[in-house]
Amino acid sequence: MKIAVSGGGTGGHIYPALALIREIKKKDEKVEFLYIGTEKGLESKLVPRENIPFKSIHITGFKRKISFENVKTILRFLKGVRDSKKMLKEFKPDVVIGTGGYVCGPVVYAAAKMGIPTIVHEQNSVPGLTNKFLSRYVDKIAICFEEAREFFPEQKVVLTGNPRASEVLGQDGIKGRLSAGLKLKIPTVLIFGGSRGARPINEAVVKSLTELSGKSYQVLYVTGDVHFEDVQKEVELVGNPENVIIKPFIHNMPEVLSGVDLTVARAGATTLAELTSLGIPSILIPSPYVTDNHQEKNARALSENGAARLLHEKDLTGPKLVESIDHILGNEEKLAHMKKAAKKLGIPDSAQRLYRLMEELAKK
Ligand SMILES: CC(=O)N[C@H]1[C@@H](OP(=O)(O)OP(=O)(O)OC[C@H]2O[C@@H](n3ccc(=O)[nH]c3=O)[C@H](O)[C@@H]2O)O[C@H](CO)[C@@H](O)[C@@H]1O
Repeated sequence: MKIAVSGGGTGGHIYPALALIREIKKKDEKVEFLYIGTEKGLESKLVPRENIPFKSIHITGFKRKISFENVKTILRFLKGVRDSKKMLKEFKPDVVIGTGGYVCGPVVYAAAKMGIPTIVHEQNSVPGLTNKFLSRYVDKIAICFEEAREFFPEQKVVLTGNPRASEVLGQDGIKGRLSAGLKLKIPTVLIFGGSRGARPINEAVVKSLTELSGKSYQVLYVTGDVHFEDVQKEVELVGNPENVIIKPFIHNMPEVLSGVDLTVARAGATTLAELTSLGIPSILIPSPYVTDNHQEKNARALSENGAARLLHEKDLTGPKLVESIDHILGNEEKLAHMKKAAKKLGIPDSAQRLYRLMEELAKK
């Protein structure tokens, strides 16, 4: 079988695609892949590193208000469709899957117009512009939250979950802790703001460093690559407590996540799939800057089921952050309850579900 994959921009759209590819490779090493992304997106770095053939098209996202830029975007879209058609004609895939981000638009649209079976994977509880547009043309729409169903034609929707949920399972949490320089025997909190880090979370953490020192737990705090230097400068002024380890980015997140007791994070859909699959309690600070406030809706799917505590960015301060962590870690019963509730929401066989769907479509 030959599979073309497209998805990009941020980690939340790329990691599910990579997890799916890895899972399929494990099952059948004869399957061939072509990944179509953009040069600008994180995918141009992450995909070739995995030895997956990578080709790029040039495309930008639509602005949500009337703007001349959108005329240019339409022209780029049409060129993207033409370029994608060429790539697909040459590669001859049996199925094409888009995992989100605007690069999928022209690729999946071109495939559907060529009569190739197509799937889009929607990670969020509220779909983005590209997937809403593509939903008219594709054969199947794989969703991760039941809440997303109502936005798409019912007969096309299949609940598969996010392939990262499968990938994070069965990892060695001890190895994860050691690789990050963490101690083995004390409770551990991981703080990170999505694949690129989040300035408001960084500001709150820096303000809470003094209070965090001397706590009976340790903290692994991931700033995001682009924020690391700025955070370092501020940390130098207040001092870095012994029980707080600061990193710019974590490359072995599945292992590291397997070794933590509580997570403080944004509410990106892929992060949430990982947390629920592993049954990790969380404090979620949804980004208010995303389309249709989808992160808050993602977060509510967890908080309303007891798997997470919601903390709005407008209420986020250093003391509030520490108080929220203490509140959960200081109550073993609560922690155990949240763990169970998180695990109940996970879809651990998600990669397998998605692959099955692709095989069925390819056969047709
Ligand atoms: C600002 C924005 O538009 N964010 C969107 C983006 O988030 P973003 O790209 O931040 O994606 P997610 O939070 O969903 O996933 C982040 C991924 O990066 C990994 N990771 C993160 C930090 C790190 O140091 N190492 C690492 O490997 C996480 O384990 C996870 O696999 O895509 C998500 C999935 O569609 C959306 O729900 C988010 O709203």
